[in-house]
Amino acid sequence: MGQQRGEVPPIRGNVPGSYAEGVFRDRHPVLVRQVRDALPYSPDRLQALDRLLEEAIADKMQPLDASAHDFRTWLSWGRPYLRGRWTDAPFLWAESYFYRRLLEATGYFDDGPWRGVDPFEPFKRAELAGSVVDEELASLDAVAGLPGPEKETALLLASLWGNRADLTFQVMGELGEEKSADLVADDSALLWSLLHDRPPGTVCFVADNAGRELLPDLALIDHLLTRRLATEIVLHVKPQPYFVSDATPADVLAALDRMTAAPGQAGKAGARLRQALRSGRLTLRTHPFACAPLPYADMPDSLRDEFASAALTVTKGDLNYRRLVGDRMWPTDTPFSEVTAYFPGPVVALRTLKSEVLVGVDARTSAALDATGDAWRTTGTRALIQGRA
Ligand SMILES: O=P(O)(O)OC[C@@]1(O)O[C@H](CO)[C@@H](O)[C@@H]1O
Repeated sequence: MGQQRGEVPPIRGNVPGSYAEGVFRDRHPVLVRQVRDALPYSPDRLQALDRLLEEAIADKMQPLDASAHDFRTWLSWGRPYLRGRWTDAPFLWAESYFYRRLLEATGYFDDGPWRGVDPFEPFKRAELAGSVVDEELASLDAVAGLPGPEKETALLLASLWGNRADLTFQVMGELGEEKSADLVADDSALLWSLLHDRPPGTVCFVADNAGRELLPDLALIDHLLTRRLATEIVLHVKPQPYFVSDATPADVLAALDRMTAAPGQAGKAGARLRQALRSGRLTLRTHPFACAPLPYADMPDSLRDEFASAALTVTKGDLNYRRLVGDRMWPTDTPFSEVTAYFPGPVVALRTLKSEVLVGVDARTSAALDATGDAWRTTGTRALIQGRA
């Protein structure tokens, strides 16, 4: 057995020059200002957002208000970190707490006019309405005409690279247009073998972002259902707004509306998916643990049982990858199977690299990529498909 989880330190933002440091120092203040400006919040909400902005800039965390419904839960999760520096807490924990505090500042859980108002909805709506989406949906017409294996590759890569459409990145204008087609790891053969070479069962699809990532995810899901590669698909989305663009049930409905209204194959796929929701072949799931500041290794039995009963679990995106492998300073050649040995069923991660954690890549490959001088681990220009049967 390799290094135990406890021996490998968690990634924190208190390493000068680290990606995590930049998230707290640069990204979060920008994000609070963008949220503040995106909706006509009342003076009390604006003052709360300004206080959060001051906290972010001062790198000093405050606890949730004692009246918060989940005050004790967050106290149990974060007693050692609260009132400390954002950058001294584990990156995964602190970033998740930041988004919980952002919802507190906007009044998302409070009685009053802002209850349930997604602070990121203006960003999500703008992305979904964009003409780029028209083009991406139209591309399904070409995909539909491809031979089986090529079609599956096209659908899988569209879902994988859809993860680059991440509003936390676009906030900083960090996404370039040109994307490398190189994967640093490619277990796609394992994914298709798990789907084609075994009797169909339930597939848990743990979604990430709404909009331009969710649309290709839904196209892939439609394919799995249409080809009967899954008897049922459980689409896990977030119970509340999270990490700017993480998908909620409302975002799934908005994406389905966008698909169904489109001409050609996209419209047909949208109609099939709506019918699949009605028939129960496609189910939305919003487990509370989806927004917990913890790795999946700490998941509750209720979620563990769901993944254990699935023929395959697919996780999308960088944050889910961090939670799946543990957001730690792993040597990159740490085997994916080793750090996911706790996971109770076959699992495949589809991820564009947008933070520093990485496993399952041999030292020579990562050294060669480091030698390029590119920030290949954190700019979304590289991706991976990593799985374990
Ligand atoms: O899970 P996603 O959407 O692929 O990526 C989310 C994410 O990359 O955005 C943060 C930066 O704000 C990262 O720390 C985090 O992992």
